[in-house]
Amino acid sequence: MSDLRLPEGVQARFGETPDEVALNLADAVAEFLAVRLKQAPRASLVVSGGSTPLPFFKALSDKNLDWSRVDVLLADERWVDEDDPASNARLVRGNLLQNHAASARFLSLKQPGATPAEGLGAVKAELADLALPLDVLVLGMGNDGHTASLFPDAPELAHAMSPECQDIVSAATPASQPQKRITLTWPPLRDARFTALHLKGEDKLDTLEKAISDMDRVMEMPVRAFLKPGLQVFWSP
Ligand SMILES: O=C1O[C@H](COP(=O)(O)O)[C@@H](O)[C@H](O)[C@H]1O
Repeated sequence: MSDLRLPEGVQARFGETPDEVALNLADAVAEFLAVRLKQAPRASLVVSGGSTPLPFFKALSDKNLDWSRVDVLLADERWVDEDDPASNARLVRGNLLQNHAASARFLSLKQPGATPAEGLGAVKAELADLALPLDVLVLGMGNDGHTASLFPDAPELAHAMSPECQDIVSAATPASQPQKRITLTWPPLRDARFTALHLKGEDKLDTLEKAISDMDRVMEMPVRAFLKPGLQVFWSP
């Protein structure tokens, strides 16, 4: 592991194995959700797709919470049907919305429409009664510095990353990606009450180090925007 210096106020929750870190993250998320469920009628949980979150999803699904009052959604989604192996919703349904968590309400970012731009209105309608600020946000990161589907090469990035963006979701059509995508935008992601960045592998640590080395160039590595006080970074080899 490199001698990584995180920005001030960013907390390292590093562990020896992916399972250990997944359990620690599940504990932290469940604890936060339990507090919010005492304070509010509903709580929200935003998760990410990809390969990293699988053991976290399984651990969290076993937590004994009043899941019937939890709204679960993705930070981003590929614009594919749920029977497509690339669907993040499929991953969440099969691994997180199980056991105790089976009674959570899932709000899908994939709605009818040939493209995310076409389906945007339907996605906004799906999220219309979601309470803001979001409670828990668990992000991942790609080695190009994207998080959610805030890709450096997405033509929609300036809109989605604008602090004044009025839309909760944006289409994302980066040339680097095989599928068109939909993503939550910067304002709702920025304002989440609890944010974790969940990473696995030395390559992700190298990417994080690169991001930290030049924090001003946010549009080149959008994950930089999230490296702010309060963030907890969960990492394992
Ligand atoms: O494309 C995506 O990748 C990242 C990271 O994925 P991983 O396989 O390296 O864990 C993920 O955070 C993002 O939500 C997803 O759409």
